[in-house]
Amino acid sequence: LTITTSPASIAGQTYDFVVIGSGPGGLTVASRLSEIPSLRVLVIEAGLDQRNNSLVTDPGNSGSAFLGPGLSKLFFSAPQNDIGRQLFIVWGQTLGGSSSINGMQWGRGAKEQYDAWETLGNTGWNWSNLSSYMKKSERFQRPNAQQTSAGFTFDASAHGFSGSVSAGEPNPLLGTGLQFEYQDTVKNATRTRLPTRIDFSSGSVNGAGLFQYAIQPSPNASTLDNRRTSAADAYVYPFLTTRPNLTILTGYTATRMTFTTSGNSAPKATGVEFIPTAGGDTLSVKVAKEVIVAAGAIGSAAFLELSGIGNKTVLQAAGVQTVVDLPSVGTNLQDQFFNNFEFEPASSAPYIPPAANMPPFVSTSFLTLAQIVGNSTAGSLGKSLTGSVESRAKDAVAKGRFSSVNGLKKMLRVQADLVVKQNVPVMEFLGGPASFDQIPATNTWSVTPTLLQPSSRGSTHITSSNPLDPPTVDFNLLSDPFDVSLFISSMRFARRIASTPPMSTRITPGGETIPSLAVVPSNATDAEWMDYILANYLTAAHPVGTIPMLPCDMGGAVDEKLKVYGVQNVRVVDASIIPIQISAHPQATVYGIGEKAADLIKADL
Ligand SMILES: Cc1cc2nc3c(=O)[nH]c(=O)nc-3n(C[C@H](O)[C@H](O)[C@H](O)COP(=O)(O)OP(=O)(O)OC[C@H]3O[C@@H](n4cnc5c(N)ncnc54)[C@H](O)[C@@H]3O)c2cc1C
Repeated sequence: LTITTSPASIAGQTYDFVVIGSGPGGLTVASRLSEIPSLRVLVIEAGLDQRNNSLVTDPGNSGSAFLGPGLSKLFFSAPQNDIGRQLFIVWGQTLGGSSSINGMQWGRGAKEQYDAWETLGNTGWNWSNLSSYMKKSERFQRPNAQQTSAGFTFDASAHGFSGSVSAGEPNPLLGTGLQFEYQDTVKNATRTRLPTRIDFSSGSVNGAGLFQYAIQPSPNASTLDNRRTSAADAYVYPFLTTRPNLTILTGYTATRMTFTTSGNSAPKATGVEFIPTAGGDTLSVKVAKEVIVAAGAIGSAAFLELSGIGNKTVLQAAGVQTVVDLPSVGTNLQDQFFNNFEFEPASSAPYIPPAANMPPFVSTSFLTLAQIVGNSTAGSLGKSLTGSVESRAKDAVAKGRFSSVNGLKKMLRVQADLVVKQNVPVMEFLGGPASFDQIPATNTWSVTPTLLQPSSRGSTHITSSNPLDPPTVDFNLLSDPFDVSLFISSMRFARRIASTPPMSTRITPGGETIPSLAVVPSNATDAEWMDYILANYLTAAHPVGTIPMLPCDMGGAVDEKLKVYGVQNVRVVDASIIPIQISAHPQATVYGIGEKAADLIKADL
């Protein structure tokens, strides 16, 4: 295996597979394809190999994404929500992609949500099948004696133990007593029989439990040598002295594919062009079999558009010649978003300072609509969610946020069923005796409501043919009335959590520091809450859906083999293909998509 910043021996060569981007999608599929010695595989990654950078390796730095130039790509969205606010857009621009800088949270969505992908027309994409691939990617670390005595439980049937991505809990596991208190608090606040200590990889995610992490636990608790597991740790570094057929070029940005067309057959990708990420001359390689686009949900849509695959009006405006008019590319964008509450600890509350090489001490909980708003409001909200599918679909398509009214109607109906009939969790309430974002580290208790499965749809498109110009990203979150009602109710519910025992006994009465009762009083109206939310919410940096896997006549951009419609030999293997958002942090799912894609490609060889 070669990892190099020098294109000298690469430019002009022919590779069977050229993979664009080295996140969980790209590296999983590249590594699995390179198991076949006769295949020559090239990965082109815009960022650099940062394997010795403690901002990557140290789990204590897992909130550092925003601090590290050279580690992440950072720019601003289009002005949002009619108030002109621009949101951060961030992804890991380094070997391993966002898995090298993310929060490391490890878990899967609700079973029913993956089954819904199949209901949408993607044969073979269901919980049973995809969870087997998610397990294949996983090397779950069984708890040691200290972790067991700290209360770490897990569902063995939910995990894989011999895969590539090491996952589990840090060693030692600290602060669990207070975290279990947080879980009990959420249970008390919902007034339901909410399960606690649940395993968020099990497909049954309604409940509260400890965060699990993509982590390599310290071999010896006294050294506190916990390390992040990135996609590079899992799928590249173990093969440094083997796999001569796998080459990774870092520091270069792929700018477009070139195609040939013969007769009536669909265009065929024959080459990939790339430039130094810092700017410079264009180089190219030839492609013998396929291009695999894995540049993340924003980067992959931009790369397809730069290559002439996308909505021809968008392409024309950007000065790019159309190869395939595929209008859904860059639409259907669904991120998750959150707002943070912080509380001053009571003087009697124990404080566990963040330790080096330790992720933050937080627990999480995933709640259904009824658990947050109560049965009767859930009934009326659910009714209007289901009843407004057609008008919402028409409105979003008219505004360019999807390409097919019928396709979006089906997606929104499926999403409404998941919320109303199947009771999948709609919100995450992360919290406990630490802030999720521990920089700067302070003694604080937090509750962070996060909307998991937006009904709102956004879009992302290139605006010029210059590959170094960032695309426009219009998240368009909180445009759907259901998302607005749900999020406002969830902000009120976060306060309810904080005023419920046992957490209420751990914080100073009236000690809410963010947003604070002075800024949002306890009797705030919906409009007052909304003003605060719009000025303060942040995206979770979990974008999906921009190159949706759906039947073509429903507005899909890739088929169930992840092949881009209208061209012969281009697949997309990353978070872009997820048609509807899941109730989870996405990386474990993207690793599963990479594993499944590798098998689909091998079967086609
Ligand atoms: C700050 C942050 C925190 C997160 N926290 C969590 C978490 O705790 N748990 C979780 O499950 N998920 C988390 N995520 C999300 C998760 O990391 C992503 O969903 C996942 O990494 C997506 O994988 P991917 O392969 O689709 O894309 P990415 O991981 O984004 O990888 C895409 C790669 O492509 C490269 N690239 C882009 N364009 C080009 C180009 N033109 N040429 C060459 N290379 C290119 C990028 O540099 C990048 O390396 C977080 C993400 C961020 C940004």
